[in-house]
Amino acid sequence: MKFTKMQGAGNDYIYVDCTKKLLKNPSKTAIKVSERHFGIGSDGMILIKSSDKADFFMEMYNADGSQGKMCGNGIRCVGKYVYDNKLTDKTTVKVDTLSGVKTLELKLGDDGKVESVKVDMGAPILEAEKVPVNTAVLKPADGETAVINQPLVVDGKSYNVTCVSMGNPHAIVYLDNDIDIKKFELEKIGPGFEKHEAFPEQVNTEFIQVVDRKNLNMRVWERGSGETLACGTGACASLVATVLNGMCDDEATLHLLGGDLKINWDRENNTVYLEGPAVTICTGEIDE
Ligand SMILES: N[C@H](CCC[C@H](N)C(=O)O)C(=O)O
Repeated sequence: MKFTKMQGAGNDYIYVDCTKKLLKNPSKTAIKVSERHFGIGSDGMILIKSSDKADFFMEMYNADGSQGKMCGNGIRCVGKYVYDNKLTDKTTVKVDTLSGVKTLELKLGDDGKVESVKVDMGAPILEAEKVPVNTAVLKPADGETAVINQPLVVDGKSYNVTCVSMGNPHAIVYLDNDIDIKKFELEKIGPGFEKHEAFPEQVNTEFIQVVDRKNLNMRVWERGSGETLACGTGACASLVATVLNGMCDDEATLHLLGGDLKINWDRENNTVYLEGPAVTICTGEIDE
């Protein structure tokens, strides 16, 4: 199986062109290739497939073999892959996903290859039941339909969470500014959120520090992959959550361990834009 390893703000995936040939067992292959010591090493695997609804279809798997419905860093790299490998000559590319068709604007570097991509990520989903949240466990405030800054006990400690879907579920938690976010023991807290009974489909959890109204620091524990250096859908969900909590403007830069992502929530059209890098690391072959 030929593959290309790529990363978007340090969120790395193994990309496979499946426009001509499908994989036999993609979930099993995703686990194998994601292994950092016995495989290639990645946060998961992304298949690029043909589509009758858009230019391409993106099928995404986390490192544990579970299928994700949308991947913001991954879809930017899909845009780079299809252009740089001449599967398309368009610089506006539509990619279908399990969370609908997304439109990509490809931005070329001096070498004529894709350097960064702006993605129309669509509307945020706020209604608790659609995130989804188990409202018997974690309910919106009286009169609200969204979970905004509500208490949730995780491993015996209470956190205020805000829940947003960008086609996949996110819980956003705010850290005090006196905490060094880089030293925050995410590996001890993330799993408790990921598999919490409040989230029937599990959840991606973002920990946010508000620097000012245009800059947010973020770390993330992803459903199915653990800590990643960046999460595109998570950055979008975090911007939306922070606006809803009155703590940032509609456009801000999310600073992650793997790099920066620019997010804009166009309130008039109720659509979120994600802009960030897309980088090819290497190509190779591996037994499926
Ligand atoms: N772990 C996520 C999928 C990958 C999302 C993330 N890597 C991104 O860039 O959006 C999920 O299971 O919903």
